[in-house]
Amino acid sequence: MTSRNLTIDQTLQDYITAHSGVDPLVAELIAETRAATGGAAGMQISPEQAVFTTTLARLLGARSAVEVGTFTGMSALAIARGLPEDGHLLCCDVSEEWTNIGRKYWERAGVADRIELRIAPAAETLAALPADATVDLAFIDADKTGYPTYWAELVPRMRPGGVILVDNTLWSGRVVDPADTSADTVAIRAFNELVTGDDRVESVILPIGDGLTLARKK
Ligand SMILES: C[S@@+](CC[C@H](N)C(=O)[O-])C[C@H]1O[C@@H](n2cnc3c(N)ncnc32)[C@H](O)[C@@H]1O
Repeated sequence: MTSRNLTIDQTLQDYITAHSGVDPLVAELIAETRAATGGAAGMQISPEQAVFTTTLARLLGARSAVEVGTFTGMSALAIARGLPEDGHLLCCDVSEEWTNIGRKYWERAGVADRIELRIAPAAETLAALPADATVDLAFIDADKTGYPTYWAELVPRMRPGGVILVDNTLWSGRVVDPADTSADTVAIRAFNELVTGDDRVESVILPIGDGLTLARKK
């Protein structure tokens, strides 16, 4: 198949970010994350992924959301901003230190009361959720080898028409490098096959950020 996607160099990337409605609070969170976490800051979703996620939450009319992998709170901020005042976002992470950075920004954005953070392995938190299919929007962005478990817990809990977003599904392009057999790359490849073969959803990999899978529950 002929490619109809652009190769995004840094200049074009900067242009995209500059034209994607990224606000100063997000820019501040990015700067604080870089200062406080160093190289780990690369784990943050991209600013335009954040804007996309907020918009998607609004388009879905989402009231109930679940996030797996919160880090310093950027994707949680994006989801919560797309929820109504009485909406609820359950965030799963294992780091108090990193998520404490995010809490300040959730407060400043006026969305902290929509966010419930559970510090525990996400597999445990998800398994303990009610089994009913009521989640409107989910976001998976934690340890890559855990993705199949998070998927298995979340798909049955999504309402029909609900959407699961999954970050890093292109893994800097390493998914198509046969020489890369690292555990994370192998896990992402297997996860992408799992999603493609799952008849409960319709899905697409969007080449935004590090690759963002959008899967809609049928
Ligand atoms: C890629 S970062 C998430 C980035 C975040 N979505 C953002 O927008 O900044 C991955 C996060 O997953 C968390 N994590 C790793 N293993 C986990 C597990 N088993 N359960 C819950 N969280 C986990 C890490 O502590 C880290 O904060």
